Amino acid sequence: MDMKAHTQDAPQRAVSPASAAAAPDLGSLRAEIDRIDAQMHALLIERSQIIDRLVAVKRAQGSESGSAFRPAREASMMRRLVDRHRGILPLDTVEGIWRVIISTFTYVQAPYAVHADLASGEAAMRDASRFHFGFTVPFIGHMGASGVVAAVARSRGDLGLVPAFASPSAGAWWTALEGPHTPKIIARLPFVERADHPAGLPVFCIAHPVTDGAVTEVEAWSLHVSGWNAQAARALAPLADVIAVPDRGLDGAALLASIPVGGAVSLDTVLAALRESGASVRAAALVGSHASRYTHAPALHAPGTHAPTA
Ligand SMILES: C=C(O[C@@H]1C=C(C(=O)O)C=C[C@H]1O)C(=O)O
Repeated sequence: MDMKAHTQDAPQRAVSPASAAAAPDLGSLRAEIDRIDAQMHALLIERSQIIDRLVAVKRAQGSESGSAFRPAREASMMRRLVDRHRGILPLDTVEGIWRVIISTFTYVQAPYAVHADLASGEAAMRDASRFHFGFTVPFIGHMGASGVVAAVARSRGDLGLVPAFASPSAGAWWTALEGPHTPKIIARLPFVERADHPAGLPVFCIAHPVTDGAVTEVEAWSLHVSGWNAQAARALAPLADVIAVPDRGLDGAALLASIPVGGAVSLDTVLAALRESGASVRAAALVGSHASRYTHAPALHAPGTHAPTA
């Protein structure tokens, strides 16, 4: 290397002999990065050994069900991850890395596929599925939510993704979750919500009910309502997240109401509000539950970092 030319091109800066001696060169910084990468890889290998032991314990306890997905555990892991994140690596990246780690380790415990309803937009649904479940877990698209529910019902441990918003093409898909021996809503994704989430399509995750590790912070109720009207819709809006679609007969509606457990609003509050608005509820069935929605407020001072706590 021509040191003389290098010295001439370099910006003029006063460098004290002490700091020049302490400044690491690129080679040693890259050696640090290689050391950290090898450690991270070794830790992932160590993680897989723990998962092997966990599978053996679950087998011995008989606590394996169709799917190894444990929504309560995953929701709490994702919240803790987001809360402790620091530094210049964007939160989106950290969240995406851990979604792939967790969902792939779930897959190696018990293989499953993700069935997704593409009818309200393929790109966003594919992004959501790949972000939350990675590329190793097989992805199967369906044109309509009922195909997703049917595929999950037929499977041993597959997951289904259905839009968590009113979608004219989806219809009242949740009515297929009523009754025993049917799949149920077990999660709402993303686990960590924010306005600029890169794969933020709100989706319900459905599966055969998990026998352990279910989370019941928010209950999802399927309501069959007659006399559905604008006043009833307005009365419910401040009380609960509701998806409503017309149901058999012009004045009927099928509702999917998400009601936080132990909060100010109960199912009875919702039913009373419907009655007061001139609507009547013909049937109510619990069709699943999920973790409370958790919103991350982005820090204002730098992307991917958190405001320091006082
Ligand atoms: C490891 C488990 O199984 C699954 C995989 C997880 C993981 O890799 O961290 C977490 C929750 C489960 O969805 C578990 O049940 O704890």
